[in-house]
Amino acid sequence: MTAQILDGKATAAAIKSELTARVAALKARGITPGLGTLLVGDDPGSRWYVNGKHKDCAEVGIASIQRELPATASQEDIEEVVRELNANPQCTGYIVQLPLPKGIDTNRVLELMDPLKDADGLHPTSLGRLVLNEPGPLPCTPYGIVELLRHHGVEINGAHVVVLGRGITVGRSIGLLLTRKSENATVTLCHTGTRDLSGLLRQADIIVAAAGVPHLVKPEDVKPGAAVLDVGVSRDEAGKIVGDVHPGVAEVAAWISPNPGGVGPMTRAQLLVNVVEAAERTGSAR
Ligand SMILES: Nc1nc2c(c(=O)[nH]1)N[C@@H](CN(C=O)c1ccc(C(=O)N[C@@H](CCC(=O)O)C(=O)O)cc1)CN2
Repeated sequence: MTAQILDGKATAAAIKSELTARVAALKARGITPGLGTLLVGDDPGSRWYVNGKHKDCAEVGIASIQRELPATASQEDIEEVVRELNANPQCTGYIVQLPLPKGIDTNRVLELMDPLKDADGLHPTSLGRLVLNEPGPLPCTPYGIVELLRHHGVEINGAHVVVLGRGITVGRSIGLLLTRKSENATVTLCHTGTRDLSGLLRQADIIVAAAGVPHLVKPEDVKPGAAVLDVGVSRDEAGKIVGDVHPGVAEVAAWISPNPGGVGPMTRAQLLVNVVEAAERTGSAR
């Protein structure tokens, strides 16, 4: 292995340590940030992610509000909890864990959320603010990727970033972040309809692989010296994570994010950043 590691665990720990001081400062002003979560169904992965979010909150001093519904919950059941969280003064920001069960209109649920309490940056208002370059919560995984690269001194300015996947939590929004003047990258978004994927990947200074296809990015697809971020979470028969990036890529790339231990912990840390920033914005408006 020749690539250097983009260490998400250590970077997330540094972010959390800084947030602990900011939460203490908010509390001294009488503001207690509180993260709400809504988990629908019994997917073990989603439950693990939600539990992790509350563990992180406890670590930095953010209060937790946990709501759960069975997999059989109706659209109306879910919307009722969303309305409750919108009205709950203890909940300063919240997330609806995705994906929601089949048959649920996810967009309608996201649209019903109070945009001032959107901790995930996935509300249409938050995404619109990102397009308009106005302050607001940023989608956690894209935000985490940018911070992970910055933390390790990987040049984003002027880089050609090739993104694999057009899902709501990563692919569709990361280009909006990376093409802001402050990041100044050029972004190519690839998906299952893209022709000559290998040719495009070989042009990339930075690859963000979020397609959910095991080992899709092979060593021969990567330009020597590139940075490669693996967001894919598939599982083998033993339940072990298999990312979108072939292990051999570590011999070609200059930087690689481990999986686990790369982008995942950064997603969690940036959620906390969104919660704290929202509480700080509310506090300064008082
Ligand atoms: N409402 C949301 N739903 C989902 C999001 C999101 O940002 N908002 N992203 C993913 C899941 N996710 C957070 O919710 C998430 C994924 C992975 C990790 C993580 O830390 N992973 C570990 C490995 C864990 C394992 O072994 O399974 C790692 O990479 O080290 C945290 C959060 C979809 N849904």
